[in-house]
Amino acid sequence: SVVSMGEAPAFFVDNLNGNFPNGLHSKSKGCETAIDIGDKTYVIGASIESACTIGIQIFNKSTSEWVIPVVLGARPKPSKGYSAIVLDEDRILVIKGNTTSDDSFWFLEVNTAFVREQKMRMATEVVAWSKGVIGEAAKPIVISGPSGVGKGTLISKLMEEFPSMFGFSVSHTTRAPRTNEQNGIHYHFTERSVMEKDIEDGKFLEYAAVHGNLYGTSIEAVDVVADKGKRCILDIDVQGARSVRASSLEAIFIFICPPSFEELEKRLRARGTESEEQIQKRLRNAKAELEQRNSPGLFDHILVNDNLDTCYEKLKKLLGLADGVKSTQESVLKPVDVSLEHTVSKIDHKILINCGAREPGKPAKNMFVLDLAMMKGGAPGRTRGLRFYTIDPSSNGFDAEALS
Ligand SMILES: Nc1ncnc2c1ncn2[C@@H]1O[C@H](COP(=O)(O)OP(=O)(O)OP(=O)(O)O)[C@@H](O)[C@H]1O
Ligand SMILES: Nc1nc2c(ncn2[C@@H]2O[C@H](COP(=O)(O)O)[C@@H](O)[C@H]2O)c(=O)[nH]1
Repeated sequence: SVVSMGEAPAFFVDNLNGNFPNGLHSKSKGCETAIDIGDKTYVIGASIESACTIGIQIFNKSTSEWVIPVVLGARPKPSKGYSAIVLDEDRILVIKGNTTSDDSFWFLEVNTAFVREQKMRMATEVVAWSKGVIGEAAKPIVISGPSGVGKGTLISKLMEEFPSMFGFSVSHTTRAPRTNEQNGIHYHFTERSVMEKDIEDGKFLEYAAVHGNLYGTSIEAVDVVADKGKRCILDIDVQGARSVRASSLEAIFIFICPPSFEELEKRLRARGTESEEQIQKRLRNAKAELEQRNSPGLFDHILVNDNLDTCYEKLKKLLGLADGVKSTQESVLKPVDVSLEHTVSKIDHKILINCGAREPGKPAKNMFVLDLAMMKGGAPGRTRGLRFYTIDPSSNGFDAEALS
């Protein structure tokens, strides 16, 4: 996104050498940072578990006890310096120094809804990491429809024609692999007990029992696609579509319909991947799925897959991929360096990061604003929607260069 010229507030620029009456002021303090929230002090960076992750210890001031919490989520690798700022009393923004902006912003959630739920479930102290990502991912596309209608075929065509634009959300399933299916590419083939535990641990965006097996979309499956700057495609059943609609993930929902029930049966049989018993089960379920295609507020579009090429063209059209459009990659963000020594100051939802003295005669590339106004998501997935731009203090705040 492009940030308008007026985005960098003159307020920051005027106060660069002064105090920040409305904000906290924190300096990166080496490899360990302590921060207070209520009667707890969170010590971040004391590596107690291993040298490859940032450790967390909590000192409870009211009981004078140290607690080592359960740490959930993808954890940042340690750095030589961090600074930390409390946001809304429920999470700590941890800025890693000595790294680039694509790995610098992390949120340690200490009292968000997700963490509170996990604390209750585990009856212990819990914190959760969520990686901060600059910019928003394009809305994922949910494709639903009865078994054998051609969802997979249409998705493969789209991914083949636009490989840099789309990425497939690899679901988990307890179903046995078909002969041509590869683990980690078509599905993550999983033991039921393992999948049930992961569901309980909050790792799934949605899951459902489909045709006698368990299927589900992990939060990670959607995040890894978005992290590559690609638009995620989910191939899930109608129950799953309903769950995603009720989740915080904004998506476009498309239902693929067969031209007739007889044609659906013909395709399912011609595919030759299911036993007669499975085919009968899938056809029974197809009736119920077809009935739900007009369920109010569920699907944004319904496409009939009669002739494959015609249906594919319609799909491309509704995704804004008119004929001749080549794979237009989202603008790729160039990461910038966040130095080891830096100071951070918070004013409302804006964090000013000052990475040290400007070199004479060179444009200022050392003073950044991290804008959290549009942030969304969070543990157990990423925190997205961060905006990041440089400001030039010598130009009265009217020179902001967007980095996101
Ligand atoms: N428009 C079409 N006309 C004729 N055959 C088609 C058409 N679209 C797909 N097929 C064929 O129908 C069969 C089922 O398609 P596909 O496997 O893509 O269905 P699906 O909706 O992904 O099924 P499932 O939900 O079981 O994974 C395949 O053999 C495919 O080649
Ligand atoms: N709710 C979910 N449904 C899913 C997921 N992954 C696939 N599916 C649906 O299951 C059926 C059967 O698939 P098959 O590969 O065994 O033929 C099909 O309708 C898929 O859309 C998922 O993660 N969640």
